[in-house]
Amino acid sequence: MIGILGAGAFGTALAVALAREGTPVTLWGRDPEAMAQLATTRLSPHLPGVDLPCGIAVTPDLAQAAQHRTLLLAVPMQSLSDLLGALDAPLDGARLVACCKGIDLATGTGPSKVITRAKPQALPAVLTGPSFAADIARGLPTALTLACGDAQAGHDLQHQLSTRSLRLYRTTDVTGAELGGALKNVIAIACGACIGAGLGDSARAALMTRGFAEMTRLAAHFGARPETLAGLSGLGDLALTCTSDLSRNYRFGQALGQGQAFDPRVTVEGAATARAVTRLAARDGLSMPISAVVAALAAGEATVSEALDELLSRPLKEE
Ligand SMILES: NC(=O)c1ccc[n+]([C@@H]2O[C@H](COP(=O)([O-])OP(=O)(O)OC[C@H]3O[C@@H](n4cnc5c(N)ncnc54)[C@H](O)[C@@H]3O)[C@@H](O)[C@H]2O)c1
Ligand SMILES: O=P(O)(O)OC[C@H](O)CO
Repeated sequence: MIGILGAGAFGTALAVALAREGTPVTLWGRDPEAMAQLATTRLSPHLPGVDLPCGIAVTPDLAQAAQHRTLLLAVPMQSLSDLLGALDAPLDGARLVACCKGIDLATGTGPSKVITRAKPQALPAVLTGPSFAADIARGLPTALTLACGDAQAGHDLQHQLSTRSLRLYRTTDVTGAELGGALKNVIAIACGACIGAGLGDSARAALMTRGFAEMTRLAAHFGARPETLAGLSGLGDLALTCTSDLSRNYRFGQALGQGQAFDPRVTVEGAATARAVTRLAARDGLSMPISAVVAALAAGEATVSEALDELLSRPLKEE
């Protein structure tokens, strides 16, 4: 059995995919009223038109959901630390699979280090890669990366969490997998702003390519393997998120480019991650110009026109 902590779009979609193939799941959400409604209607507001299979037990009781040995943590990155803090049990030996994409602003680290700090006796892993919750819930084919520093546990998790339509590839490069997933959101905001402001597809291709160079540079600095960045969790997710209107990061960027407001309740991981990246880059002397302008744009400290000037006025250099 698997416990999924976080009943938003992604946690619910993963629960649907696993339960549909016969894996029993306990799905926890923090809002008792919403969980009661979900248990009754078997319909989630996050996944219109998708019925929850009967193999999903819905609960607002965190301790009950956390009894399982494998727990998927499907809350936004900046909430991960709070969620772990709310878990009373030490979770010795439990496999804690972070499903969030980002860098924790408070510590400047990715989800696996946040997990290790909060629950040192648990085994951290990361599930990431190109996937929209709506696609997973509909059973459309999806390929993801399962990263775990312990090769045997990673192998076990890969088999436990794969389904016929959800195909997991495994790696032991946790740093590479989580940085790929975190940084692609930042570049997606830049691409959304580019398209929103009418700067064109050529400019977007340039942002994706130079963005990928930034992603690879930062990841290599932290010891990631280049091939991880070139895989599903990096290039794969970058391609999806920078080109699809289904992406919230991309749509947030589009709104910035069009000078329109964006619903602050929508999860947009790239905004906080851009700030975290900019701090890390300043601390370690790394050049991350696209991330820097995205951080300024998202914070309302620069206009798209100023961001464009900033990028285009940089000295000419070798590729
Ligand atoms: N939606 C997708 O298509 C998708 C795909 C892949 C990865 N992800 C990643 O999954 C993570 C979650 O995204 P989502 O789409 O499910 O977001 P969401 O906004 O749909 O849901 C987030 C859920 O987390 C809950 N939550 C927030 N703070 C919490 C806290 N402190 N304690 C407990 N619960 C808390 C919210 O109540 C909500 O139910 C993100 O990091 C996102 O990048 C999402
Ligand atoms: O909607 P987004 O921008 O959070 O993207 C969702 C997934 O991360 C895409 O892989």
